[in-house]
Order: sequence, then structure tokens, then C-alpha cells
Amino acid sequence: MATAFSNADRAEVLTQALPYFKKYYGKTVVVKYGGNAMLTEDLQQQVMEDIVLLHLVGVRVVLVHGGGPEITGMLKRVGKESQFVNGLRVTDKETVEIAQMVLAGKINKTLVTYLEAKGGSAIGLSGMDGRMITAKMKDPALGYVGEITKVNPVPIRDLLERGYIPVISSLGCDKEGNVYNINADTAAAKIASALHAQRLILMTNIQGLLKDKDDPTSLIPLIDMEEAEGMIGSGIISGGMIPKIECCITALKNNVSKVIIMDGRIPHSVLMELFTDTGAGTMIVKKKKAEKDTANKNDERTDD
Ligand SMILES: Nc1ncnc2c1ncn2[C@@H]1O[C@H](COP(=O)(O)OP(=O)(O)O)[C@@H](O)[C@H]1O
Ligand SMILES: CC(=O)N[C@@H](CCC(=O)OP(=O)(O)O)C(=O)O
Repeated sequence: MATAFSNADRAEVLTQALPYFKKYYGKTVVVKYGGNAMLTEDLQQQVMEDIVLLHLVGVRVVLVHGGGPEITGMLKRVGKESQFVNGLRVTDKETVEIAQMVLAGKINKTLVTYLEAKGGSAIGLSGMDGRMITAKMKDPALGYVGEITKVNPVPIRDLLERGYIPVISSLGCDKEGNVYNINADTAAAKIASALHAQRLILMTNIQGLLKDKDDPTSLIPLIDMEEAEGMIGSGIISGGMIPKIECCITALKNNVSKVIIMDGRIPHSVLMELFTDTGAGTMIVKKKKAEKDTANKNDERTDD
């Protein structure tokens, strides 16, 4: 097949990636995949191929997934309308059962199958397995929406040690055996904290954090926690981006080195972020090293 790249070009690309392979070898990267970045089978397969590549070059990669649109679709099929309060789905007993079927059943197993088909070894678990995610009711008005009280990282570490990619769905349970529906960004952030991850990558359906959410050219490549908090206060960050940024900030305050929000619909965005000079999306750091105007995302990316 004719291609625009010569073998020399390909070798050059690999050589350029070498310092990044070295940087991330043996490091823990938690990737959250979900929402509209998960809409087609092709897209899911492409992202899983990237995850396998990360795994094969020695990154300890953990995949945490959501699947909100699929839960909404399944609820519709049984005649139930979804209702959200501040980005969280109001979850009655029937809804949590359906969330469990969709997340722990269909999506988790589909992603595991794709990872295996692409040459990885993956094991799919939900937050209930091995008491990985303990939760309590967040607010009785929301029903069975879980607030995470504890993450047990041992089963995840065991799988990583044995060379598996853990694939975790965002459900949790309490001591009484109640199951809770948990926002997948929140679950990924808490898991990243429990693992002291080098990177938490949240894949979403927008380029990253934008100065103006309706202007795709206004991407902010690098921001720190204080600036991000200010942008929530000033209304630049709104809607579903608010809980996303809040859980990024909590992760940074709790053992996670850096967080990236990126567009999961762009092919190979995760590889671009980790293995190229340019990166992708928005990186959130605790505190920028340089002053605001001179801060360079690449300085932050190549150092921690
Ligand atoms: N400043 C901003 N930059 C980027 N997106 C923003 C911003 N403010 C609000 N948003 C909105 O947040 C959305 C992402 O949140 P959400 O839809 O909950 O993502 P997901 O379903 O992937 O978890 C974007 O599609 C966008 O409409
Ligand atoms: C409590 C709550 O809202 N849970 C989410 C869980 C799935 C999720 O977060 O999926 P995405 O990442 O695809 O949005 C829900 O029911 O949609």
C-alpha cells in the first residue's frame, strides 16, 4: 500500500519518542474514557489500540471508563427518561441496576475484548470487585449516586504487577451491599490518587479547557490549580467542565503529579500527549514554574 511516510521517517518518529518512552517506563497513568469520546466502535477500537501501545512500552496503564450516553440509551429503551442534577444522574433502584448492566456488563467487557484483540492482556472489574471502591449515598435526593469514601488500590496494583491492563467501571458499593452509580471522572481521579499516578488523563468531547468554550481555537495548553479555580469563579468554566476541573484539582492535591484533559475523538491523542514534543489538550499542574506569560507546557511535560 502506498504511504506518505518512508521507513526513515518512521524510524525518525520512533527516535523522537525515545526520551518519552524512557520517561514513562514503569510509571502509572490512569486514563478515563467515556462520554461522547466513546460513541463509535471505530473510535473505541482506536483508543484501545493506543492503550495497548502504552502498555507494551512499559507504562502501567489503568483504564477507568464511563458510558453515560449508553446508560441514557438503555434507560430510554425501558421507557425511563434521565434526569441530571449538576451533571449527576438521578439514580433510583432500577436505574442503578441498568447502570450496572451497561457499565460492568456491556461496556467493560467490550473494552476488554478490544484490548485483547489489539494484543494487550486486560482484566475488567467494577469498583465493587475486591472492594475497590467503597461508597456511600451522596445525597438522598440523587438516590443511588455514590460518593467515594475509600479506594482500595491493592487489586489494581496486583493486576499491574502481573502484566494486565486493569479496566474499571465506575460503580461502588457499601458494607450493606448497596450498589452506587459514580461519575466516571470522579472515580478515575480517586483511583489516580490512590495509585499516586504520574498522570491522570481525562478524555472528553472537547479539545481541552478553552478560554471560550464556543471557540475551538482558544485552547489553554497549560494552567495551574489556582488559575483553574479562578476560571470557575469567573464563569469561563461552566456545565460539565466544572465537576471535571474540580476532581482534577482534588487529584492534584492528593498525590497525582499532573492532569490532562483532552479530546478523545482525535485519533491517537493520548499518544500525542505522552510521546510527542507537542502534546495534546490542556495540562493542569499544581503550580506553574514560570510566570503566567512565559510558562511553557513543554517545560512542565518534560519534568516531574
Ligand atoms: N471553558 C470550557 N472549556 C471547555 N469546555 C467547557 C468549558 N466550559 C464548559 N464546557 C463544557 O463542558 C463540556 C465537557 O463536559 P461533559 O460534557 O460533562 O464531558 P464528558 O461527557 O466527556 O464527561 C464541553 O463539551 C463544554 O460544552
Ligand atoms: C452519577 C452519574 O452521573 N454517573 C454516570 C456514570 C457514567 C459516566 O460518568 O459516564 P461518562 O464519563 O460517559 O459521562 C452516569 O450515570 O452517567
